[in-house]
Amino acid sequence: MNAVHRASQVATVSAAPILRTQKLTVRFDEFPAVREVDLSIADGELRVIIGANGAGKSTLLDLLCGKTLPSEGEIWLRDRNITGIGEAAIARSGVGRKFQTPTVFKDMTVLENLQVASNRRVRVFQNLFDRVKPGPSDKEIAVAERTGLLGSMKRRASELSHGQLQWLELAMVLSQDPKIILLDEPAAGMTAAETDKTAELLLDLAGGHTVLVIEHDMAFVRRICRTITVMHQGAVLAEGTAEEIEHNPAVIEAYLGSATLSHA
Ligand SMILES: Nc1ncnc2c1ncn2[C@@H]1O[C@H](COP(=O)(O)OP(=O)(O)OP(=O)(O)O)[C@@H](O)[C@H]1O
Repeated sequence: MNAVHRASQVATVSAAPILRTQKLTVRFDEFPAVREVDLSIADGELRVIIGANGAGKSTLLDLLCGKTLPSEGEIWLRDRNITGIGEAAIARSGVGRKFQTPTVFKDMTVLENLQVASNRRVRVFQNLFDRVKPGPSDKEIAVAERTGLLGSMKRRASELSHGQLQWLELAMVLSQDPKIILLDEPAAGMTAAETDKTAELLLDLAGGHTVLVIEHDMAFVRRICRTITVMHQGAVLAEGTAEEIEHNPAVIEAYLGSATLSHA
């Protein structure tokens, strides 16, 4: 089944929002990078956020994962107000973030990286100096299988392709059992084949997880999601299907001169 078919068949999305923001705002020296954003993401949804450079997309994800504190507004995870509780507490609440640049340990194997991510860190560091190293747990095998890395468990991260490195980082996020996964341009710099696999992977994750993705590539966006949120100058400009967004006059106006939407 191809990704397009599967995008229209993600039926496990429930109506209740798992993540909500109310008038979420952050100012840097009076400059509003994110302005009064009201977001409502359903449990199991795969939502994509698009917008021109500087629209506030990354800053919004920084706010959601607690890396940046809001100046105003609130963030709710189901019925819990998580505004200002801190990055570690938000991560413990089930929000996982993958950045655009992978932060894997290049000298470690895929398995060792997964073990570091899944809180077997102390044992792993200890075992790096021992002859006998721990084998993969069932969970590590499952995560590696899901991300296409099962055959590469013993390879050093430095030997992986760009796409595999991105999947390894995603696998490391998955090892922490997040309810919500925040992804910054997951297919950036990938080959066409790697991009296809990433689209399949995100569609596979949605439903079981809630996935929020920043993406520039509209062809990729069309394949993976039903609802797109468009940001412009820190605020939400529009929300809707790819078709609705591409015909929205305000969106067309905001993108005028930008190749991103029209040429994708
Ligand atoms: N720590 C900061 N201090 C001051 N200004 C910031 C800071 N972080 C972001 N900004 C500004 O906020 C605005 C939004 O930036 P942000 O990185 O969120 O945009 P973006 O939509 O993710 O853009 P891109 O697609 O280029 O990554 C930009 O004008 C940026 O310069």
